[in-house]
Amino acid sequence: MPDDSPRILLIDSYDSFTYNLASLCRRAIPNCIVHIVENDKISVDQLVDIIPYLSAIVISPGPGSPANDEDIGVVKHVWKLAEEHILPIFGVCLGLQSLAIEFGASLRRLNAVKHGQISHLDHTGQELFEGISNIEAVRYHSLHVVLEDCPDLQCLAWADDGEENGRVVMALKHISKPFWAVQYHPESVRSSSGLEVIHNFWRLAEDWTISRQRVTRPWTIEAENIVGIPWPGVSLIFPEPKSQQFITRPTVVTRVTECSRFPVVDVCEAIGAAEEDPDFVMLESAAQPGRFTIIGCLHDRSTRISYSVTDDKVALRTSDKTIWEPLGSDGIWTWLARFMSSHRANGGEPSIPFWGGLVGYLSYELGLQGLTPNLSLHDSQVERHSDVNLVFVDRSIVYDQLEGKVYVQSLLADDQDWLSSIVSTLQQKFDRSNTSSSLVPPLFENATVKLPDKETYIKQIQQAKEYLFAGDSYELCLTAPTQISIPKRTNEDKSSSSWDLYKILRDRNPAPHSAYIRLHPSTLVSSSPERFLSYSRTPGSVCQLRPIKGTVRKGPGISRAVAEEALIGSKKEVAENLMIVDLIRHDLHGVVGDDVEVKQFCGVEEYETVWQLVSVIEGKVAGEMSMRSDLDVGWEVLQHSSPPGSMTGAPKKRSVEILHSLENKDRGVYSGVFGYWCVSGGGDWSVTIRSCFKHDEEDKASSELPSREVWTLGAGGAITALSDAEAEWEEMIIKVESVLRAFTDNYRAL
Ligand SMILES: C=C(O[C@@H]1C=C(C(=O)O)C=C[C@H]1O)C(=O)O
Ligand SMILES: NC(=O)CC[C@H](N)C(=O)O
Repeated sequence: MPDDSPRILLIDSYDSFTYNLASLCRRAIPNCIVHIVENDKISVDQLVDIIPYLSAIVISPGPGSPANDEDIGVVKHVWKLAEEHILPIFGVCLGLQSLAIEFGASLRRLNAVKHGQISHLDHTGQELFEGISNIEAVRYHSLHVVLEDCPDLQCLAWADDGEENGRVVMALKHISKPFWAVQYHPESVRSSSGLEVIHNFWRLAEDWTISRQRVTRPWTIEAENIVGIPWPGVSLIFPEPKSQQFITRPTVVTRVTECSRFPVVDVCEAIGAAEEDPDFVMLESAAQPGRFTIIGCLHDRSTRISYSVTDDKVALRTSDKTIWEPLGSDGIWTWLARFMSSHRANGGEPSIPFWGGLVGYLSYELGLQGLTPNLSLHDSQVERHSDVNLVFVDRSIVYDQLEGKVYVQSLLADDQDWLSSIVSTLQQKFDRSNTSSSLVPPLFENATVKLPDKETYIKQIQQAKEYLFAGDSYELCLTAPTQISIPKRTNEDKSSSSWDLYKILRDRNPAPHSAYIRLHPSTLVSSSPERFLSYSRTPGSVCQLRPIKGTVRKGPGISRAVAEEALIGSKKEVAENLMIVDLIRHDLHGVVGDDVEVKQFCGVEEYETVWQLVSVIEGKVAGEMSMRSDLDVGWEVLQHSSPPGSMTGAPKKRSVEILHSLENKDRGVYSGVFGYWCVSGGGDWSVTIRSCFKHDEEDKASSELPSREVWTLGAGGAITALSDAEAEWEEMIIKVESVLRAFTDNYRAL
């Protein structure tokens, strides 16, 4: 970087769009270097110390109000810096509101809040808008400013909200100081001319700098100590443990067989799925657009890895022993990265994504731990179930339904006998069609269902909306647990009720991300439609996220065209989806840097019981870094994007805090992710929705229902300012029913 590269300080108010703004600045301002610092991590004195090194400051959007010191932090002081410290500043949304109120404008709530909605702007064609004709502006705000008796400020753009809000200020400038700001989000993927607006800001900033003959100081280590290294940084590297670098990696040995029909259930039962005792894992593509089905062939030496967020150690368990390893200061994510780095393997079939590796789930609270470490969990008093529950799969079967091929694989040395015996078992299963075990079991008798309390849920929706009206969040994914109890099998009966449940679920609600994960004491049965994150193997890993937002129940008369009208034609549904797309772009940018692209915006996809609105976002690390095979980009993205944005809302941090206080219960396995991380470096994780889970101990502990097993089925939906409480309750129930149909047809709510 040349020494005269402009340095920009981006002050972040804990928004979920900040990295989108940082990336836009990097593209709009030639050679610029962006440092990002949170608004409560730098004092006014430190700000004054750093200013001589900076060319400009950019103020991010954010939750809350600029009138609230805790929400705005140091930002409120930047507008009132002494004359000799002044420098060009560009504010976005909360940033505009802060500028406005510091110079006398009043701050009001919008009558009709605008979250993820697109407005056409009227503007002066000057300053920020020079050379730009039409602007489509994405808005995420509940508050707005009114310029009365504030002669220092001049309005540059408006949105005409008609009867809803009248004319709303969309951009302004200070008449004598180099301060400009916009109320809308130029960094949103659906805003037009974002680059040009920032470019114009930069032109204005440079003009002002020249007219003042302001010069910036060359960067120093002291300056870096205040605001840290520039973004994107190099936090990505998990170096391989030294001792491993020279060790030859194991080679995956694979046997390939063709088969036109793969009897998943029979194959699983042949390797132990039907008995309750042994652990068992399977990730099944039970519906389009899924392609691969992955079956773990576990054995006595398979290593189980579990960890709870209230612990400082990780458990490694095989059938005969458990070892506890202290995590020290590294934390579980780095520990797992090291584990995988020392289990890398070569030589698998390039055309299949899984050669062996970790399979299992990560809870919602594991994601919270990184995002809001100080949040005290609701269930922290009781002994927590594992937040990380994984098994290292070194023998596996992968079925590629597109190519009609089955791959039997082993990472173990000298494992030919096992490979041969499994191949011959499979051959027998392929030859015999329609065995009795592939019949779908009958539904459970006497299933009792405890739905969430409707009144409470409706009240929570109203409370959520109050936060949305106040500007604390733009969208909140509210959820609630349903509990189902079914008769427990006797001790003599070794058959697995959860496997029966899975067989019914895959028949009644087949899904691209179906899964059966029995890692005692916890079992997860899933029919998830939603991929969270997949990453191709290193080097050159590409990360793909596929958020779903927008749901329509299938039924008579609901053709694709009708569903499209109800989804793409709905301002509310598109707004919900857009918000998550922008949030996910931010999450991805935060790890990979600039190279993030929306590949599909709001596509309508068909599932067994619902139509869904789905977007696809991809990102990768650019340049030389991308060629490093020790760079676990996908794992970093998973860590920094958990819990999935479609399960939280935006801005993520404030939204999860609000949800935590509203829901009054930990989500546990629900709302987290399940999937795999392959020994080749690739991975695929789905969102744990349309799923249910149980913990063995709870059956034992439950004195009221000693002979019953209890399943928890979480469900919810995104609450926005436009939400109708009854409709949201209905949507949550539709999602509950998609899984409930595996237990019972006629549930009687308790
Ligand atoms: C919260 C759930 O689903 C999430 C919310 C959706 C929505 O609001 O439309 C859609 C898919 C999921 O991201 C759930 O299934 O429980
Ligand atoms: N996106 C934003 O910065 C929003 C600002 C403020 N919290 C509002 O809702 O109006």
